[in-house]
Amino acid sequence: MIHTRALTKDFVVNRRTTVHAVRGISLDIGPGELVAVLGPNGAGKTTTLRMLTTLIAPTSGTATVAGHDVATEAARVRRQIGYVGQGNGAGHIHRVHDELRTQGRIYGLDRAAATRRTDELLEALDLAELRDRKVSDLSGGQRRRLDVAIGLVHAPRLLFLDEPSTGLDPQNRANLWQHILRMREEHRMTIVLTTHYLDEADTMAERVVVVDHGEVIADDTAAALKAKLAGDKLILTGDDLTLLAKAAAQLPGARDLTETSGVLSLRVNDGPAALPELIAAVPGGVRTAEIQRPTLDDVFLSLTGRNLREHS
Ligand SMILES: Nc1ncnc2c1ncn2[C@@H]1O[C@H](COP(=O)(O)OP(=O)(O)OP(=O)(O)O)[C@@H](O)[C@H]1O
Repeated sequence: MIHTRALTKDFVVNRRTTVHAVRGISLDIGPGELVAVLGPNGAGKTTTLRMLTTLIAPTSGTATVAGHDVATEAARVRRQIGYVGQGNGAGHIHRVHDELRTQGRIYGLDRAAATRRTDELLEALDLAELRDRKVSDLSGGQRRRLDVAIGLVHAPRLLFLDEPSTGLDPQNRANLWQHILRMREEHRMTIVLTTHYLDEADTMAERVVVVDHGEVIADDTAAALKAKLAGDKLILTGDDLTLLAKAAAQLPGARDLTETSGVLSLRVNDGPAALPELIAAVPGGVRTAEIQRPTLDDVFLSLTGRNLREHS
């Protein structure tokens, strides 16, 4: 569905400054995948999406989206995709149903089809009761649902969502996701989204592409990334920490061993398997034990040495 090879984007700011926003991204995304592109501010997520949606031209490299080249067949690409950008694309003074119908007409639907599609989407995204409201009067969550409806008006096979839930409270985020997942199932859509909500990437996406400084630095399922790159954290106390540390260091994948104020902590590949092994190695040596499962932030930290903080 999406194939990019060495895709780059440079922004020439002035004669002396060029921003290398995307530095050679190669990605393959298959039909039906739900992929989250995760990365800190300025990592190049939006720029990548804007290239894939033909809003800006790549500086070098190639990208085909839904079988068409973004540089030479932009119109064909656009016909196949939906794009929900970061801002609100929807106009302010229009009524909700007018806005959707107008967007449908822009995408080439005839009057009857645009009306039918509008009704379907209003129903599907829980906006039917708001059909006569002005767009400017909608709440943040309702507005974001309308944005998604607009992205879906021409029934695209591929949907790009740029930070779909930024600024929404947890309840509205959950609600928006419920709608997105249902639409995905009904239409077998491929979805590519950017987010800096770690938990969102973790729980919603089947695949996480981590981008930093314009490059892909990891690409796998959240579970595999966490197991491979972060590991579980063991936090232990015992009467003889030196002895405990020695035994703990022998556990599979033991690393980052630290001892502070009577507490030993380390990372291992598999906490639930390692703990009984440690207890057997030092009988009576473990007084308390806690296993912390890793987050995608731990993955990012292990890859870059920096934290990927959540923006809320
Ligand atoms: N039109 C532009 N002109 C100059 N620099 C730009 C332009 N658009 C983006 N950039 C720069 O390119 C880099 C990547 O920006 P981009 O918006 O793709 O990041 P992002 O990962 O989407 O960040 P965020 O999470 O904050 O949205 C940043 O340094 C940004 O300042």
